[in-house]
Parts: sequence; structure tokens; C-alpha cells
Amino acid sequence: MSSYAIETVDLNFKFGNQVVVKDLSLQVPKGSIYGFLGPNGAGKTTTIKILLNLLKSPTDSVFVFGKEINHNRIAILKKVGALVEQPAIYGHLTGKENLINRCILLGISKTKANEMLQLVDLTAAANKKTKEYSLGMKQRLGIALALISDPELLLLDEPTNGLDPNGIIEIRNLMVELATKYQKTILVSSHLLAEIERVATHVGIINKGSLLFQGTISALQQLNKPILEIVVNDGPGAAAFLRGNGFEVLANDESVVSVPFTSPGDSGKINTILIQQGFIVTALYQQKKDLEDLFLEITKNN
Ligand SMILES: Nc1ncnc2c1ncn2[C@@H]1O[C@H](COP(=O)(O)OP(=O)(O)OP(=O)(O)O)[C@@H](O)[C@H]1O
Repeated sequence: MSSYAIETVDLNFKFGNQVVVKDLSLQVPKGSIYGFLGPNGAGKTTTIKILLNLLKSPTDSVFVFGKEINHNRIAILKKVGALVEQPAIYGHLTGKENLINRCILLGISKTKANEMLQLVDLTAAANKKTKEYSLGMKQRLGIALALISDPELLLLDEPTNGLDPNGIIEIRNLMVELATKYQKTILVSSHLLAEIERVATHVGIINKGSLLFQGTISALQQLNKPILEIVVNDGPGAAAFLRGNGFEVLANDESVVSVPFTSPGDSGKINTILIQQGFIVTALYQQKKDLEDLFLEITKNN
């Protein structure tokens, strides 16, 4: 049995001549909240549509729960719930009626509707017409609709898009509850790392159809090493001196030298030897980019 809920092996996809997904090998572990990140137009929605077989993978390179999708569409889709683009909601019906409709369509007991309303915290608004729902309420109803058949895997395409901070927090909390209490695997796409970095266990970063990073959130944080910035009267001279003494220098300009930060002791040592050599050091400070900056850097360099 595969330990991945989703695995793609060198997946490629084109719209006409435009390559939209390029040699993409996603590995989404079972039980994870996998943040599928990338700027607008990176290929996230296209990939999600391929995972749902709404777009057909040109080769047999997409596996969901170990089964290849082109040949096992129905069996796979029974285990998958999705919210892609706008949720399909009837505005003239209430939230509850929308859910009951879906129950009837899927041949599921109507009691599921109340259960889902409770899960996404819409019980109080159950009998309100959905055209009066806020965007956040609509998104939560969309997730309830996706969850009604009790899928093992949930694919959410930018579910926090356009939501206010409260709405974002509600969706985040819901994702954590679904993963921890109900053992769902969730793939959630976003163009903002900050929106999901607190809840995602794993991250895949895509740009122009290619995967630039994949791993745990802590592996991503590991990439984000702190830097010591030294403000000095002669940046190029100090950089050359430090290199000559075996220190790694990451960058320098006329007045600032950047080296990897290792420990406060090492920072003191650098300060001492620079001063002993006659440099005037006016400041030393530790810099750490936040993860969003790292994400932007990873996607910018592609
Ligand atoms: N039906 C289509 N026909 C032709 N090109 C398309 C189609 N759908 C998407 N594209 C193109 O494919 C590329 C990837 O789009 P996609 O929607 O997958 O990106 P995305 O990462 O989901 O971005 P966004 O966050 O803006 O939705 C874009 O250049 C887009 O213009």
C-alpha cells in the first residue's frame, strides 16, 4: 500500500503549446495538510483539476491512494471531495437545502446535512438563503458539500481567497479539525504561504509548472538560515579579510558584510578580529527572513 494519498510521477500537461505542468512529482503523505503553493498562474488549479480527472493526464502518471486515475476514475473519486474555484451553491436555497439536495443526489441519508452544518459551524445559518451568506460562509458551505460523502482526501483550491482575516482563521481551524479529528488528508492551494504555514504539515512550491521545493514545513524552515549582518567602514576589505580567515561570506556591499549566523560566540569572535585588524564595526545584527520572503525568493529565482 502506498503511504501517499497523492503521487504524481513526472506529470506534464499542456494547453495547446503552453506547458502548464512540467515534470511534476508530487508526494502528498496520507494524513497530511499539504500546502500547494505558487504564484498566480503557476499551475495549481490545473494540477488539482488533473487530480480530479476533470482534465485528463496525458500519461498514466497520477496516483491517488495508490491507484492510477485514468483507469480508476470512479473508485478514486468516491474517496475525494473538492472545492475548486467557486462552490456550486444555489443562492435561492438555504444552506441546509443545498446540503440536502446533495444528499439526495448521492443517495446519502439526509441527516448528514445537519452533521455537516455543525462541522463547518453553519448551524445557526442553516435556514438562511445562501445568497445572503458572506463569502466565508459560502466557502464553508462549499467545504461541507465536498465533505458530505465522507471522503478520505479533500482538495481545496485557494479556499481562503478573498476572505477577511476572521474567515481565513475559520477555514484554517476547520482544516486542522478535519485532519486531526477526522484523519482526512488535505491538499490546499494558496498563493500566500503565510495563510497556511501555521496549519500545513507539508509544502510543495510550484512556479511555471515546476516543483521548486517539496518537504515538511520544518524542512522549509531549515532552508531559512539566519544571517549575521556586519556594518563596517570598509565592506569589501572586511569581506576579503574574513574569507582569508576561513569564514564564509554570503555577500557584501560598501558598508555591510553578510555571513551565516552560527552562534552569539562566533559573532563576538568576528567582531573582535575585525576590530583587531583595524576595521570600524558600528553594528552587528542577526537577520532572519520570514517564510513568506523565502517563498518569494524561491519562486522569483525560478
Ligand atoms: N482552460 C485553459 N485554457 C488555456 N490556458 C489555460 C486554461 N486554464 C489555465 N490556463 C493557463 O494555464 C496556466 C496555469 O493556470 P492555473 O489556473 O493552473 O494556475 P494557478 O496556479 O491555479 O493560478 P491562480 O492562482 O491564478 O488560479 C496559466 O498560464 C493559465 O493562463
